[in-house]
Amino acid sequence: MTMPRVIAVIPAAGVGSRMQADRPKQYLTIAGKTILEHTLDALLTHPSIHSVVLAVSPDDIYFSNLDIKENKRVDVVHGGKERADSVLNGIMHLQHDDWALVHDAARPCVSHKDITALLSLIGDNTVTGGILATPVRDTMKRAAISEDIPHQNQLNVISHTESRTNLWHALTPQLFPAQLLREALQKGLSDGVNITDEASAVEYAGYKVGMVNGSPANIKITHPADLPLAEFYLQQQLEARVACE
Ligand SMILES: Nc1ccn([C@@H]2O[C@H](COP(=O)(O)OP(=O)(O)OP(=O)(O)O)[C@@H](O)[C@H]2O)c(=O)n1
Ligand SMILES: C[C@](O)(CO)[C@H](O)COP(=O)(O)O
Repeated sequence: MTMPRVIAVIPAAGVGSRMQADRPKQYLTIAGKTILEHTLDALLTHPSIHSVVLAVSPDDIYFSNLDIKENKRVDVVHGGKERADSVLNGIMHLQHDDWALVHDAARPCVSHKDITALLSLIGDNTVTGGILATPVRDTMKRAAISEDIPHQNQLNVISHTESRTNLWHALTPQLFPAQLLREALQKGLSDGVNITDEASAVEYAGYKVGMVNGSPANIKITHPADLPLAEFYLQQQLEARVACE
């Protein structure tokens, strides 16, 4: 089977409100580089990734300061109101037969091992693409009070304990045929479905989506407490790479 082109689509147009920093979190520096540069490096150095389409905010004033803006394998598009809009804008730049590997800019710790494992789904006819995911490890509680973003130190009351059997955290990258994902996102968005990841759109479109067990170190940097943890994982990866040289 000839391998199709795999284009990484990176949504990087968020404001990072939960990080409460002086700039969008993808432009915070850890382990010597911005989070975005770490993420782009991880994808651009993977041998099976052809190029990157990067979605940045129309108001972005930070990307132009990065050397990576000169990289000919990085195409820049404008992001949209929600993450799904940014991803859709990015996919518009892919060719019909491409596969889209969608990966959050806020996940710099992704490993080549996990990317390679996910890419193996391209030849798997039992599913239509798939995602990296990691099994839930904590007991999961449903709060009685519905709160989108729980405030710290607020007292919530437990409604009940959710079963964690077959419960996974969806990670990224998420890998799908570009045309199929484009149509699934357009349908989900136009039907008003809450699309928080690519798989939710592809599931809504009726396809069977694979889940590949990925490293829990592939964290999404969201809150300030995530920064030292991500830095630790990145330093670990660097030391492992140096040891192999
Ligand atoms: N309109 C948006 C919103 C988010 N993202 C990107 O989607 C990824 C995951 O989103 P999230 O972690 O929620 O980032 P933010 O939306 O920036 O964070 P917050 O929700 O705290 O504002 C991030 O790389 C973010 O830059 C995007 O490209 N376009
Ligand atoms: C795509 C994702 O990272 C999978 O867990 C997650 O849904 C992104 O959510 P966010 O609220 O946009 O960070």
